[in-house]
Amino acid sequence: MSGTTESLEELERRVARRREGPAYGHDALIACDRLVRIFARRGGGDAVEVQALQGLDLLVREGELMALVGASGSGKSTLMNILAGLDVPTAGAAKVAGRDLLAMDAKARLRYRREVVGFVWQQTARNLLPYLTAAQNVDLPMQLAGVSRRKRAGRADELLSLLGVADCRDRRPQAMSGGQQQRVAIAVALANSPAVLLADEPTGELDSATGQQVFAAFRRANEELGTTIVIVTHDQAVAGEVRRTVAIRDGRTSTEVLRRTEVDETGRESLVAREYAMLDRAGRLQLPAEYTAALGMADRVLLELEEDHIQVWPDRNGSRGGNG
Ligand SMILES: Nc1ncnc2c1ncn2[C@@H]1O[C@H](COP(=O)(O)OP(=O)(O)OP(=O)(O)O)[C@@H](O)[C@H]1O
Repeated sequence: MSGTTESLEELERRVARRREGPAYGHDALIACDRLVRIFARRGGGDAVEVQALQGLDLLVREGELMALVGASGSGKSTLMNILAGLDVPTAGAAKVAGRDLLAMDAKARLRYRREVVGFVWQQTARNLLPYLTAAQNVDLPMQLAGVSRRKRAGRADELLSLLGVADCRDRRPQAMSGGQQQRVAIAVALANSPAVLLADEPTGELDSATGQQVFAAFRRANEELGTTIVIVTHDQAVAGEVRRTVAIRDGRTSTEVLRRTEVDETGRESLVAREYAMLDRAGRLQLPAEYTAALGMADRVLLELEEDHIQVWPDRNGSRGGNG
């Protein structure tokens, strides 16, 4: 048997093993697989394509509280709108709590928005109806979902007290502070016990102390109700307090910071943060620009496989030269 035949057989076996194995993100609550969103924008008579998402991969496990960060225009809001069921991707796959976001019809989409996801937007005025009190605002989504009056009243009170805004129960938004409005907005978003709570810059219009209180309310919802929460934020204080922060760059997930509590030999606890690069399923890795610049890496690099790591070297013989 020739070497070529052997390697073809091995290749076929590998493909078969992959086909039989679990699908990508099978155990994740949110699974985005090579997500693409292209907008057609008209500029001076010509249609220009904007690739807001360019093959984005993201997995979020049930019960996570995580943050998404990234420069303006990197695609964060586009991703959130897709996860919220308000926009449809151009290509790729996206599943949330078992729902396929590319295959839902209008009716399924409406139910998805009412029952599977809750959202909190940056603009406090966008989250609450101004002519309803806090309790009535929380009541409304449950009413639309057909929950009985008795259950609704209990749930609204329970959520408002959990989030520390029980005193706002009978107040309309204009009689509440910005921070109180956002906490009531979280209660509204949680009313129908969604699997996922999405928040796009929820502390963006607040001062830092008030922002902290609102973030504490998200944490409470995550810890007490087990709700999975994804927060888009520019707020360093928020991004630094979650266990996982994923950065989006040019429509793709680029790096990820994981934080965990470590206990030293004296028993003292400290939060340790480590930054990881994302490795996509094709094996592509994006090296941080400051690393490649520091070693003068460009065009190509030399790889060496070691027992437990891979070494990446500047191309010593390359035209841009230097030994790095
Ligand atoms: N409806 C749309 N039509 C055309 N282009 C759009 C549309 N929505 C977003 N874009 C473009 O897609 C890209 C990503 O935008 P997006 O709003 O997702 O970024 P972002 O990371 O949320 O930015 P910011 O932090 O400023 O909110 C940008 O280039 C934006 O101009």
